[in-house]
Amino acid sequence: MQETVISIQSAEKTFPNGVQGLAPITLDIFPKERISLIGPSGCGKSTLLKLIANLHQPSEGSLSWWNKDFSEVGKENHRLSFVFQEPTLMPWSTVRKNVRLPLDLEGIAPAVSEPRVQEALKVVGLEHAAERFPAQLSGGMKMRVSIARALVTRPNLLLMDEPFGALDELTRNRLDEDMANLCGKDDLTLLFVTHSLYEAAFLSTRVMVMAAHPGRIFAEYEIDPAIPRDEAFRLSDTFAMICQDLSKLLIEASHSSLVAKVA
Ligand SMILES: Nc1ncnc2c1ncn2[C@@H]1O[C@H](COP(=O)(O)OP(=O)(O)OP(=O)(O)O)[C@@H](O)[C@H]1O
Repeated sequence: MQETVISIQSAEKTFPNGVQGLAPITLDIFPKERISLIGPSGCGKSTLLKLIANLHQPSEGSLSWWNKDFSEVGKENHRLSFVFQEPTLMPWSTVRKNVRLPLDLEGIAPAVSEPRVQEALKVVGLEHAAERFPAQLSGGMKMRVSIARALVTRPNLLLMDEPFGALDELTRNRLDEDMANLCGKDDLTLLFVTHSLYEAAFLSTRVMVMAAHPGRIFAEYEIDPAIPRDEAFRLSDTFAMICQDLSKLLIEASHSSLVAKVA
C-alpha cells in the first residue's frame, strides 16, 4: 500500500447549528504533492483544511495521517504545520524570537533551536532582519516570518489558509516561487487554500476545485510536477492554458453552487 500523507474517507462536516459545511469527501494526498483548494466563498475550503489539521472533527467518516490516527502527528517525519491568513506575530518579540516560539514551547534548548531558527530565516531570506520587531517589517516580510515559524519545526505537511491574500501581486508571485522551490527541495507536502486561480496554477501539482451548497469537491485538475515553477512558466502558453482551464472549472463550480442553492 502506498503511503498517503492524508487519507480522507467519506468525511463530512455538519456544524452544531445544522449548517452542512462539507458533504462527504474522499481524498488521498501523497508525499510531495502541492495541492490547492479553490472555489466560491462558502464551499468549505477552510473547513476541509481544519479537518486535516484536526481543528475540526468530522461529523461522519474518518481521516488518517500517514496511514495512522492523529496521535502519529508530530513524530519523526510526520510533522504538520499551519500558516494562517494573518501572520499573527508577537509585536514585543524580535523576528528571531517569533520564529523560535514553537521550539521554545517544545522546551528545546537554545543551543539546538538557534541553528534551526537561522536555517528557517535563511530559507525565507530574512537572516538580515532577525533582530527587527514586527512593526519594522513590510506585509510580505511579516508573512515570511510566519512561514519561517512554520518551517522551523521541519514539517512534512504544510497547511496554508490563503496565506498571501493580503499581499500585492509581485510580492505574492515572489513568495509563490519561493514556496515552489522549497517544496521541490525538501520532503514537503503542501496543501493550501487560495482565492487566486493564478496562484493555484503556478504552485500546484493538483488543484481541487470545490463547489458550495453543500461544500464538495467539484473537479480535480493535475499539473505536471516536472514543470519548473519560475518566471518562464508564468509567461508561457502552458500557464495561460492551465489558467483558462481552471477558470472554466471555477465558473462551472459556481454555477453548480447556485443551482444547488436554488434547488
Ligand atoms: N463554525 C461554524 N459554524 C457554523 N457554520 C460554519 C462554521 N464554519 C464554517 N461554517 C459554514 O460552513 C460553510 C463552509 O465554510 P468555509 O469557511 O469552510 O468556506 P470557505 O470556502 O473557506 O469560504 P471563504 O472562501 O469565504 O473563506 C459556510 O456555509 C460557512 O458559513
